[in-house]
Amino acid sequence: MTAPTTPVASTHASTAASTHAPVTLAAVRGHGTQNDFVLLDDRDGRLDLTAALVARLCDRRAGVGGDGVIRLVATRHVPDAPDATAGTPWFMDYRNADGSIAQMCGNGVRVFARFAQRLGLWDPATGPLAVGTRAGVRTVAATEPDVGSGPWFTVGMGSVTLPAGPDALATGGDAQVDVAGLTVTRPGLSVDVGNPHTVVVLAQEQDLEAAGLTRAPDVTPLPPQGTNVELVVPLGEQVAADGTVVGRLRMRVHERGVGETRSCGTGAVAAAAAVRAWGGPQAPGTWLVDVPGGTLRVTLHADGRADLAGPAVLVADVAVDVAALDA
Ligand SMILES: N[C@@H](CCC[C@H](N)C(=O)O)C(=O)O
Repeated sequence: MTAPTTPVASTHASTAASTHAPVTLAAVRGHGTQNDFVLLDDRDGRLDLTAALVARLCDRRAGVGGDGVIRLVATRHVPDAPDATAGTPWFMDYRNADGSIAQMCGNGVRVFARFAQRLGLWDPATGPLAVGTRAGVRTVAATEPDVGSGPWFTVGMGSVTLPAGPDALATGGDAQVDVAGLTVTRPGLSVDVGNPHTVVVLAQEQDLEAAGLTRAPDVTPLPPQGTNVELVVPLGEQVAADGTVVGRLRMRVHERGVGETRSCGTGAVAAAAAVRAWGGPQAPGTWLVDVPGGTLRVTLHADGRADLAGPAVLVADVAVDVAALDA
């Protein structure tokens, strides 16, 4: 990891109460299966993180570049933190690249844990890290050693809800989705993973490749808060080394507030839950989800909870010239 070459003003200097903007803002770049983030250490809650600042930080040509910003902040400094998170010291304040707030980020929360580890706020040897999010508390554990893409972390993602129920499964979904490049309108299934998703199953990989995700798919009816759209192709089942049957999916995603990204952790969970629901009781509980940026593993439990496993990597320290961003 590259050390900053210029003196870095801590985010602590960037107080809402301060009359002087900092010269620089210390940031870290990280990613989980190439879903990439700008991470900010604002543990004292002094940073005035406006939507405009988020959008400028995430700009890939004039900023640092990322699919979103993750602010690490003490939960007591987050006015809209859900009550359930009150007992968790650290909160992941997640923002999409357009500056909008999202409830949860499955890739981001692993990268958040790696960031907390690096800051000395979490030692994986002591047990899982409980992270406050706007979707509630999520737990992150370091579970697998480096197998080529860095160590893997497993997130307890909480409950996954298919609000549409069995009727929608029978008809293929509770929404209609039009995707550029695909000639036919497809059914989509709404899945709540703390944030909203609409999952569309495609029969063949050619359809996945033909889909145009430079603009958001048209979802009807569109949920009031918008939705993330996952296009998935089931690839069948395989037997893992321990003898268990594991399903495999290929997925592309258009994220609310961002556009097409190379991975989405909550989206992978939504996709696995939808495909399993369509597949019925015989469908596997564990799914490998191939995304353009790598592979994630989703485990669906009988009680409706899910676990998400994958890598989390920190790649750079950045001293952000805030005045230059504004320019
Ligand atoms: N990429 C994230 C999801 C980020 C939030 C999403 N765009 C939303 O608005 O809900 C993930 O890995 O889950």
